[in-house]
Amino acid sequence: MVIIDSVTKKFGEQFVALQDISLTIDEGEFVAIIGPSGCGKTTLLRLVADLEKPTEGEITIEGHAPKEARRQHEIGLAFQRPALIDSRTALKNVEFTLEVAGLEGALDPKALLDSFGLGDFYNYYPHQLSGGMQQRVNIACACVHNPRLLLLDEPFGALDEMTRERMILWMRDIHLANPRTTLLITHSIEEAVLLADRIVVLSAKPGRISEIISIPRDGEIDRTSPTHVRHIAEVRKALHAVMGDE
Ligand SMILES: Nc1ncnc2c1ncn2[C@@H]1O[C@H](COP(=O)(O)OP(=O)(O)OP(=O)(O)O)[C@@H](O)[C@H]1O
Repeated sequence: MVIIDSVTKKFGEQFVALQDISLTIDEGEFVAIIGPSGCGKTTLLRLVADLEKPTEGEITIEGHAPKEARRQHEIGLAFQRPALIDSRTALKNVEFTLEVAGLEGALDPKALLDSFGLGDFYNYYPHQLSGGMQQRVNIACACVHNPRLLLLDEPFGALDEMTRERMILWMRDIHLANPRTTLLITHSIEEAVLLADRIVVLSAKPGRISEIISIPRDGEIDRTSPTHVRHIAEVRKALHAVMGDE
């Protein structure tokens, strides 16, 4: 469980990037954060990841401060741009992540790559992999130490539309197979609706929680179903509202 309790983040004396954010993410829950550019989405993720410190308020991950959670390998982090080493194969990249964490031998990178549909690509170098495959290896690097919390900052943002669609469905299957607590930053309404149990809509300047929309999971994905279309419309409306369009 992640508890974000009354968190405010200022940059300098004047600029309030996030104001009074309170959010609890349950064990195994998938939460997406969406909002206008500059509303503080990445800052929020960086606070949870211990890459920034809150100015006020507190964050705990499984009862630990982010720094301690990181030390205990409870956090996995993946950004839009895969952070892969070009001179290492897919497998060596994942193994290297374990090495850096001091966990080599403790977990099985091959089994993880297999479960990510990359069993035939262990020995491929990043440049030999498609963009979607590179991002899957990147997310494998984020997951290989079996963190309790996965933080994803626009992981599919740089992919073409068809690859992105496939990756969303892949991510959904991965999450259903192993429901890890996940916080996803995205600009895509559909990505949020297809993946998240709850969607947090942030307003900008300062970033505040404007609305939280629950998306009940009912099994099959059908983009033409009235329920799906209604959820898309609901999130779009919430976004327009924070952008001052209505
Ligand atoms: N280290 C920093 N120093 C000063 N200002 C910062 C810093 N990091 C972020 N900001 C500012 O805080 C605000 C929120 O930035 P952040 O990157 O979190 O927004 P975002 O919602 O993720 O944006 P985008 O959707 O465009 O990626 C922005 O105005 C940004 O310029």
